[in-house]
Amino acid sequence: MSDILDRLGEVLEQRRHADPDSSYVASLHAKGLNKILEKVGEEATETILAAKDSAADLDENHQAVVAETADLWFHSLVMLSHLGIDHRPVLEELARRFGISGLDEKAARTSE
Ligand SMILES: N=c1c2ncn([C@@H]3O[C@H](COP(=O)(O)OP(=O)(O)OP(=O)(O)O)[C@@H](O)[C@H]3O)c2ncn1[C@@H]1O[C@H](COP(=O)(O)O)[C@@H](O)[C@H]1O
Repeated sequence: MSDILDRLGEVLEQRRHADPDSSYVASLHAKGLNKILEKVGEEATETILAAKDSAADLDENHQAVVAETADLWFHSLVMLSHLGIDHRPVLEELARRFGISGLDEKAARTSE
């Protein structure tokens, strides 16, 4: 499953110069960065609302929050692609942080 990001990354790269009439991703690129950022914001809001429903047991199977998080991640990948940024540095950044306590990292930052 983890290679889906790499496979999706390849498709997104191809879509940067594809026909907007035949590709949703290409249509986002054609509309520009502001439209892509609007979608990221919209999907973030929808994720928050779905998470609230899940927490209130209104969505027992968490289907909506899973689907909305996928929409948010997908549109974030389109944003990176539009800026010419590969998704792999993001994965590398998460790998670099792996095992470093957020509390320790914050304490090191504030003592600088
Ligand atoms: N993973 C996704 C994916 N997730 C969500 N979406 C689309 O994202 C859109 C967002 O949903 P909304 O309800 O907000 O959309 P909407 O109301 O139609 O959009 P707006 O009019 O508000 O812009 C929907 O059209 C979804 O189909 C995706 N579209 C594409 N992909 C992947 O990207 C690949 C390339 O897609 P195309 O560029 O369309 O070929 C696909 O093969 C998939 O792997």
